[in-house]
Parts: sequence; structure tokens; C-alpha cells
Amino acid sequence: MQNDFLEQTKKKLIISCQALPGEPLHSSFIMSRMARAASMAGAAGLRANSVVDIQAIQDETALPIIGIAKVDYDDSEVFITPTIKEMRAVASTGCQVVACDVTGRPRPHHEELAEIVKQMRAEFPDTLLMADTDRLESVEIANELGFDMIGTTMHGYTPATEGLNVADNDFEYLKEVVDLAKAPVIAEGKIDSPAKLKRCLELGCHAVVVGGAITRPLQIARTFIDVLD
Ligand SMILES: CC(=O)N[C@H](C=O)[C@@H](O)[C@H](O)[C@H](O)COP(=O)(O)O
Repeated sequence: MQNDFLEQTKKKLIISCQALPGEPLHSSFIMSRMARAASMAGAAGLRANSVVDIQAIQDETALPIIGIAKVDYDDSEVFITPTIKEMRAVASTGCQVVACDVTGRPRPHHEELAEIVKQMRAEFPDTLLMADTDRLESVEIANELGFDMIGTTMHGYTPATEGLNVADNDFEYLKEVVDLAKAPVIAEGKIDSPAKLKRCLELGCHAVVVGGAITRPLQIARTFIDVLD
């Protein structure tokens, strides 16, 4: 497999099409139609959760995909593609990129991230690996382990970064990530306007992932409802 994900997504928009159990649009069929809309609009890539959603989307569009599998385990707070089992399952779909949590927190069953990366490189040499990081220490881990792309996905979603938003102070944190990262940076998480997308690219990001602001109608509707008395 020739993997030209980075060429295809350079300075472009990647749209995340995700709906978890409990969300109103939780359905692989609906996610595939979201992906169709994203493709028609001109997105360069997609991000999707779970093997079934990825497969449904692959049937619908030819866009390259960042695949993840969100799974909760009792013995760990890590939930984005947390173990080698999910990493293998996602990569087996043939998606171009597999993303996983890189926050320095203990993984389920005491699995070590370094071992997971080593195993993935051996079994899926053509699959790119994206680090979903939360802070600069995590970016350093991603650098050391040789991830192919570094995302800001978990910034604001871990105890260490609670309450933070990647857009704070004109993307002050993102600028530091771009300086520190040894791999292309993907801005992801709460990028909720076209102006923010443009700013992230101006600041040196390789690409931007936008999710909820495009594909989560419940979240979008609430922004309208919230301004009412
Ligand atoms: C923290 C976490 O679980 N983030 C997830 C990662 O895949 C998704 O729920 C987000 O929708 C995605 O990162 C895109 O971000 P936003 O929807 O804010 O544009």
C-alpha cells in the first residue's frame, strides 16, 4: 500500500465523523453519509471511530482515514485506541492512519506504548501512527517514539489539562507544539470556526481536524439554544 496521507492532507481540512453509543446519530450508516457530505464539501480526509464505522465510510468514499477505536477499560483512563488489540483491529481495515492516546497515562493491562509502537511498525509498516497528545510532555513522548503525526486531540481532556482550550490566547499552546514537534502537527479539538481553521494552518499546522462543529448536530443546535433566554 502506498500511503500518501500526508501529501493528500497538506494544509487541508480533515473532518471527524463520530457518534458514540448514546449520541443521537450513533450509526455506521449515518456516519457514512456524514462522510459523503464531508467529501462533497471538499474535505481532504476523515477521522472515524470503530472498525464498523471505518468500513462503512470506506464503502462510501475514497478519502484517506484516520482510524481510532474508543474503548473504556476498568483499569485505565486511556480510551482512544488504548491497547494493541484495538490498534491491530483498526489498522486491519486498511485505513491510512491509526491514532491513539499519547498522554503518558497508564494503559489497560499495563501495556507499554513503546511496545505497541514497535509491534505496529513490524506488523503494519505502511500504516502511519498519529499521537493524540494533551500537553508538551506528551509531545516529547511522541517525538521519542517516532510517531508520524502529532495531534492536539487530548488537550483539555485530561486531568492535567482540564479547562484548557487549544485556541486560548491566540493558540499559544499550539504554537509551542509546532515548535517542539518533530513530526507534522494536526490541530484537533474544539476547532469550531473557519477562522480558527485558517489560523491553525497559518501557525504551521500540517492539517486540521474538525469534528463536532460540523458533524454533531446536537452540539451545534445547543450553541443556538444557549443564546436564548
Ligand atoms: C477528546 C475526544 O474524545 N476526542 C475525540 C477524538 O477522536 C472526538 O470526540 C472529537 O470529536 C475529535 O477529536 C474532534 O474534535 P472536535 O469534535 O472538538 O472538533
